[in-house]
Amino acid sequence: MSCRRALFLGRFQPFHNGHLEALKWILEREPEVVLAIGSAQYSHSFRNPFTVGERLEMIQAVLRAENLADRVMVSVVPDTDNEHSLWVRLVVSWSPCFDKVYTNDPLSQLLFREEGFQVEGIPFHEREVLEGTRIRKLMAEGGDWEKYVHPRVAEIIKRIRGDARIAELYRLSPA
Ligand SMILES: Nc1ncnc2c1ncn2[C@@H]1O[C@H](COP(=O)(O)OP(=O)(O)OP(=O)(O)O)[C@@H](O)[C@H]1O
Ligand SMILES: NC(=O)c1ccc[n+]([C@@H]2O[C@H](COP(=O)(O)O)[C@@H](O)[C@H]2O)c1
Repeated sequence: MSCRRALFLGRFQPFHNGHLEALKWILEREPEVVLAIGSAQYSHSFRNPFTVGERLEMIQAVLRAENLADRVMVSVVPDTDNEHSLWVRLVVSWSPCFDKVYTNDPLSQLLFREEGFQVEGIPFHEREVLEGTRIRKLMAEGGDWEKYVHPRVAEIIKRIRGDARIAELYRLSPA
C-alpha cells in the first residue's frame, strides 16, 4: 500500500539553500516528505563537520521558519559503510514509511532501485555556489558563507562556532 510520502536523502553538512530549494521542488510534487539525515554517526571531519544533533537543529529551525514542518518529517540514518545490502533496510526501518526516493547520489539511486523503490534525481539550483563542499571551504577560509544558508542556519552555526570548527578541521585534514 502506498504511503504517499517521498524520501529526500542527504548528509546536509550543513543544510544550505540548495537543499531548501530541492525540498520545495519535491514538495511541489509530493504531499509529504521524509527528510533523512545520512551519515548520522559522523562529525568533526571536514567532509562531515556537524553532529547529527546539530544538523537536526538546523533543519528543524528552517522547517519552522518556512512553515514546512507540517509536511516534512525528519529521520536520522547511520552509514553501514560497505554493508550496502543492510543500509536500505536500515533507512526503511529508521524512517517513517515512504514509497519513492529523491537523491542525486548514484550509489543511493542504485541501492534503492534494486530494492524496488521508484527513484528520481533532483534538478540542481545554482550549483556553482550552492554546494556543501564549497560552502565549508568558504567557512574554513573566513569567506562570505552566510548568504548561502538560511538565516536560522547561520545563527546556529555562529552560536556553536561551527565556522571556527571547520577552519580547524580543514587545517588538520583538508579532505
Ligand atoms: N544546489 C543544489 N540544488 C539541488 N539539489 C542539491 C543542491 N546541492 C545538493 N543537492 C542535493 O541534495 C542532496 C543532499 O546533498 P548533500 O548533503 O550531499 O549536499 P552537497 O551540497 O552535495 O554537499 P557536499 O559537497 O558536502 O557533498 C543530494 O541529492 C544533492 O544532489
Ligand atoms: N552503505 C551505506 O552506508 C551507504 C550507501 C549509500 C549511501 N549512503 C549514505 O547516503 C547519503 C547520501 O547523501 P549525499 O547525497 O549527501 O551523499 C550519505 O549519507 C551516504 O553516506 C550510505
